[in-house]
Amino acid sequence: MDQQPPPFEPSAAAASALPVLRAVAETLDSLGIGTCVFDEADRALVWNRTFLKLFPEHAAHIHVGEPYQANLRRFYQNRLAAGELAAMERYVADGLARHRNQQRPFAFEHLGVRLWAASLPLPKVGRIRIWQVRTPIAGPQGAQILSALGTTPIQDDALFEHVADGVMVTGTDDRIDWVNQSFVLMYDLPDREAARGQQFEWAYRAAWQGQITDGGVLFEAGLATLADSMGFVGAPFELPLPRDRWSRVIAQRSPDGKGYFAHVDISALKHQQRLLQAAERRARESEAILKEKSTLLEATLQRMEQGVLMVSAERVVEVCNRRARELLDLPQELMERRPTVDEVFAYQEASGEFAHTPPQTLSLVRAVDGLHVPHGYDRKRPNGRVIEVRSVPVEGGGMLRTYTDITERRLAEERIRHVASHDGLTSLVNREAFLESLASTAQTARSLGVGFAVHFIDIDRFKPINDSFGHAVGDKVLALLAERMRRIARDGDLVARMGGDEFAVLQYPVEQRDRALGLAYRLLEGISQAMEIESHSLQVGASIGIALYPEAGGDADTLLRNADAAMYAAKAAGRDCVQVYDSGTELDPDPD
Ligand SMILES: Nc1nc2c(ncn2[C@@H]2O[C@H](COP(=O)(O)OP(=O)(O)OP(=O)(O)O)[C@@H](O)[C@H]2O)c(=O)[nH]1
Repeated sequence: MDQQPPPFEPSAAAASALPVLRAVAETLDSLGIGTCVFDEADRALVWNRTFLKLFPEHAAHIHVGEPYQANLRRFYQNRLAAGELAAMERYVADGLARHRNQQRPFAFEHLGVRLWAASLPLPKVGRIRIWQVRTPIAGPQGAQILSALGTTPIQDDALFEHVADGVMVTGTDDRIDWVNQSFVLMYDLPDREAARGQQFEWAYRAAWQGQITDGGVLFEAGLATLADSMGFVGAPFELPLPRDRWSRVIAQRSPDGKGYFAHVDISALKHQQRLLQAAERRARESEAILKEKSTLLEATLQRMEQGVLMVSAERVVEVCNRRARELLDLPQELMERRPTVDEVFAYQEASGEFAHTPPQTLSLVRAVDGLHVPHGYDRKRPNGRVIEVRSVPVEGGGMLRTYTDITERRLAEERIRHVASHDGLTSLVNREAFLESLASTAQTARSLGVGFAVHFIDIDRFKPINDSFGHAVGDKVLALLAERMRRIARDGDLVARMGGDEFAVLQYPVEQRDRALGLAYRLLEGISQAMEIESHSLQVGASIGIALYPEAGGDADTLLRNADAAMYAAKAAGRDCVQVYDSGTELDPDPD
């Protein structure tokens, strides 16, 4: 360190920092970085050799405690032209103010060398200033300083050579003066010499030489961009290159008319942009599809023949289509304000919706956890229509409920059941249905301890009617006889056609045997009445066998078999009479 004897005592804090500051100054020296530390009163404390090499005017002058103003005066003494020297004190005052407030690094030129300077406050000490050579400027003084620093001047070209981007320098005639190796690679040039003296368009064309694969669309687009953009200095433009590469060209012109062009490889960026665009397009498409689907769904929901109700996990009715409102007579105002399922239920209860719903079904519908359990039931509405209600829980909570009007289906089912259990000619129940009723009646009678009677009726002398007047007349006779028997039997009695000209009556209850005989004779009498069919005056008779429960049997088959046997006994006894099973005697036609 080249120090003058100190005329002053540094502050205690500055004094204690001195060893560290000297070490720092020494260290920076070894990196070729000049430094000078000032105390809080802007007096020189520590500096290094590089500082003196960069600012040789201070050598042999600067000393510890020297005010920064003295330093500045020497600096300006060398820099200012003779005419400017009068304003030197102003420069010094400005310089001092800057020194105290500088926060950011700045560049300036001194003795032919471009320097980077930084000035930072040192708490409790003062301020440190450091300088580093930036770009050397040719000139004898600069060369001297650089040689004193032991630094070799760096050539502009060599600097650019290490840049990954392509660099192109053009002359005032817009022709290429110099390009770096990255430029040569980017545009597939044979070497950098080939580019010298050419216009950039030549390099661009060279890049595409023998590489056009898409009919030249990209190449032509690139040429057009080039023609448009080369005139605008500073506006970056993008050029497509073969093999899916792209370069972004950024131009800068110096006042002397030279052009400096950076060619940045943006292929990866473009690739990412394309992926992003494709993803955006796909997202837009799926959004459109989703929208279309939900519109379709909405339209379908509204047009459906089935009522649909969707309830959220929070028990709010989120969806109630038009058909559901119609089927259940739900007011639109109620459903539009997104009621809870409980509010809807309360409305329905108040309006008598569940008047025909069995209590156990209703309690299931009402159950709080009704949303979590799949269930279904058929609801007969106050207006007589039958609605099939089906509920299924949906994932994530809530429930989907459908309402189907099954009134017609129910009627059809009933018709089918009727056809299956009734005789088409007489509309009486058929043999199978009669046997079923007989079996259940036997069961009921057993549990209640009551009696009943089975009458088996075979028409006498029916065949000759068929033979003489034809089947159609025979049919009409059978239908008329059935009608007569139905009228004679009481409402609770069941009259059946067992097949051919055989009929049966289930008489329930029968407390006394005479009640059974009474009905049998009334039937016999009714059957025997003359009839007028298609202008024919006809008459038949009947043989009737009676089986009494429980005497003649405890089950349907036995009772029917025994009634049949009694009927045969009546037939054998000469027809037109009644036989009670096991009685063995013909009964008085008029017991009363
Ligand atoms: N028209 C018509 N005839 C039937 C039908 N089913 C059976 N028959 C006829 O009814 C007759 C029954 O025979 P029977 O009971 O032996 O005839 P019947 O003359 O009554 O004889 P008896 O009982 O001994 O007096 C047969 O001729 C059958 O063809 C039907 O649905 N319509």
